[in-house]
Amino acid sequence: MDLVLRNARVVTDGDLVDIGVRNGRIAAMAPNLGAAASERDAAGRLVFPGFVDCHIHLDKAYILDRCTICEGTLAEAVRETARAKAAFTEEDVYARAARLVEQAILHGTMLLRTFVEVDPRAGLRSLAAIRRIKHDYAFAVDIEICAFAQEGLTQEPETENLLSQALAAGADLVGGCPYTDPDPAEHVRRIFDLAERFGTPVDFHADFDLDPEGSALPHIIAETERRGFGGRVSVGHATKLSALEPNAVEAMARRLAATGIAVTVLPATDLFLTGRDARRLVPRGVAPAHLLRQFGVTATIATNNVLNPFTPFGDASLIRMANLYANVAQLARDDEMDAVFAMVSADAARLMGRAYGLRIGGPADLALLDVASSSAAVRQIAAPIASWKSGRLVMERPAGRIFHP
Ligand SMILES: O=c1cc[nH]c(=O)[nH]1
Repeated sequence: MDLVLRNARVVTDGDLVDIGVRNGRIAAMAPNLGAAASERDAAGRLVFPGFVDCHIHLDKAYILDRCTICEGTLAEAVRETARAKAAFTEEDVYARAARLVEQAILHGTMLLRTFVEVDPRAGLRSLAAIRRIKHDYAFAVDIEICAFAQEGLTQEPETENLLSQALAAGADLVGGCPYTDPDPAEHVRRIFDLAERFGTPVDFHADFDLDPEGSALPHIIAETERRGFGGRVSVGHATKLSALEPNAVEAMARRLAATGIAVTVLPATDLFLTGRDARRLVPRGVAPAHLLRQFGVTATIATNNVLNPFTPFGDASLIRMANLYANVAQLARDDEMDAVFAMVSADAARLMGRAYGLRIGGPADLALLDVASSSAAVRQIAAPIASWKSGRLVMERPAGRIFHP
C-alpha cells in the first residue's frame, strides 16, 4: 500500500477500520492492514470523502473594498458588483479565485460548482481565469464551471451569445437568473435551450425575495418536464419557500421531488440580503432545506459568496454553513444534524450528478475531521485536520495549542 489511514471511523457508531490506498484508489478497508509506505492514525476520528460546495462564486469574491454597501439589498449587490466587474482583469479574477479555492481546500472541500458571470461587462475574462483555476487546482479539488447570466438575458442579447461561447469553450453547465430579467419565463426557456444545445445541466438562481407570489419555479418545473431534464436541474436560494404556508411548502416539495429538481440554500447570503424592510421580528429568509429533504428533494447547503456585497462575510467553510443552517432552522436531534452534514457532502454530490462515498476501487479522496461523528461535526463546526486527494496529502491543519503557565 502507498498509504494506510488507521483507525478511521467511516460510519457513525461503526467499528474502526484501516483504509489502504494504492495508486490513488482505495484498495482495502478492514482492521489491521499491513504496513504501508506512509501511515497516519485517525485515532477514531471521522473520515469521509470531503465536502462538496455546489454553489460558490469564485469570480466575484474579495471585492468588498471596491464596493459600497448602503442598503444591503439584492438590487444593490447586483448593481455594485456589476460596476466592479467591468474593471475585472483575468489576472485579478485568478488571484481572488485562487485565494478562495485555497480556503475551500483548507476547509476540506474536494468538489465544487462555481458560477462565472458571462456578460458584456465581464466578457469571457472571468471564465478564462476560472478555467485556469480549475486546471491549476485539480490536484486538490474538482471544479465544475457554470456559465452564469447574473444580470438577465432577454434585455441583453450579447449575453446569450457569450454564454454559448463559454459553453463551446468548455463551461460544464449553464446558469440563469430569472429575477434579474424583465421576462423571467423567456429567460428560463432560453437557458434551457442553451443547455439542450450543449447537452449540459442547468442551475438557476431563483425566487430571491420573501413574496410568496410570483415564483419562477412553476416555469422551471414545466420546462424540466417538457424537455425530460429531471435530475439535471437545480435552483439556488428559493427564499420564497421560506415565506410559504406549510401545506404550500409540502406541495412544492412534492412537485420538485417528482420532477427531479434539486434546491440549494445559501444561508449566509439569504440571511444577509432578505427581510431588509422589516424593522422588527426580521424574517430569516432561508428555505427549509431539511423539510424539502423529507419529501425526497435533493436539498443542499452551500457557500455562495465571500466578502462582496452579496455576503460581506465568509471563509468557504461548509461545516460552518451547515452549523449556521442547523441553528437558523432550529434543529437539535442527531438525525437532523446528520441530514445537514449530508447536505454539504453526499447530497451536494448527488446534485452535481457525481458518485460519492468510500468504496474499494473508488478514488482515495479522504478528509479527516476532528470529531467521531457527522452530527458532532455540525454541532461543533469541527475542523478538518487533513485531506488526501487521490491518496496524496493536499492539506493539513495543525491543532491549536495552549501554553499553560
Ligand atoms: O443573484 C444573486 C443572488 C445571490 N448571490 C449571487 O451571487 N447572485
